[in-house]
Amino acid sequence: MFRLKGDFQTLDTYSPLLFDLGARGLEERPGEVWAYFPQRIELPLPGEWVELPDTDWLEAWRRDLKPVVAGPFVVVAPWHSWTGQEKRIVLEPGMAFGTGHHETTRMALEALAQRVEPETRVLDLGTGSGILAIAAAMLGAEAVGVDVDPAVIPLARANAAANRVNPQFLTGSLGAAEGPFDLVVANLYAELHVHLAPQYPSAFGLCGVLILTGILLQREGLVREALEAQGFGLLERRQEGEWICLTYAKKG
Ligand SMILES: C[S@@+](CC[C@H](N)C(=O)[O-])C[C@H]1O[C@@H](n2cnc3c(N)ncnc32)[C@H](O)[C@@H]1O
Repeated sequence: MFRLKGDFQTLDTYSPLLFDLGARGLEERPGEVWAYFPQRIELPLPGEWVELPDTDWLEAWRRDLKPVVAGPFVVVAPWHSWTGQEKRIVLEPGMAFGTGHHETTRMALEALAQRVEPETRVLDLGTGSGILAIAAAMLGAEAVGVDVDPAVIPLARANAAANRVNPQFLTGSLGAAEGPFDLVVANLYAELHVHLAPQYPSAFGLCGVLILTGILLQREGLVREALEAQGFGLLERRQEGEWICLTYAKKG
């Protein structure tokens, strides 16, 4: 386990990186956050490694993991039971980013549910666990998930199969999937959205919807400026804690 000083709020910027580097879960303790890793790795972060007996934390983590409701969906682990009306997305947690426990994933699920209709062509850019492509497919979309990390693609495919939907998953970035798309959803980070802004219009035909998240409140201005410069009009803004999700329309 890797122990960092701070709390979930002060360490929020690190959480995507910790998951990207293989963390299986984060837990807040008084004055610190514990990041559980299956083994020690080089971490570019201030903190220290503490050895824990395997079974203790794995058992505690599984026990404490709660289903997450986001819009019409509930994200559950295979061992959870759920009797609500929500559409169940079953994911084996901890294998890739995208368990629904992060604010950005939840906001993206809510935004997707408002915009996806049967046969909408959806691109999930930075698919991770595949959660957003899976959710879009459950709403009837023709979904494609892409990710620059080839290791997540088989995990996303396995998650989709467990949910009996069949989005296409490809290694790569914006250019990897053949468009045009009606909707693009991307849970990345502010600077990457700014970098990709000139390329976003090419994913669409005449018009479309772009849902961007992974944006910290203090960097929101950068993203809005870059997207407005490309002719996107803001339709909706969501905020959960320090995290922002922006829904744009590409004007025809
Ligand atoms: C924060 S995770 C999002 C996972 C999931 N879509 C969610 O919303 O929970 C970001 C993912 O984007 C991928 N990624 C990073 N840069 C990318 C890029 N330029 N193009 C495509 N994928 C990228 C990472 O490998 C990672 O799996």
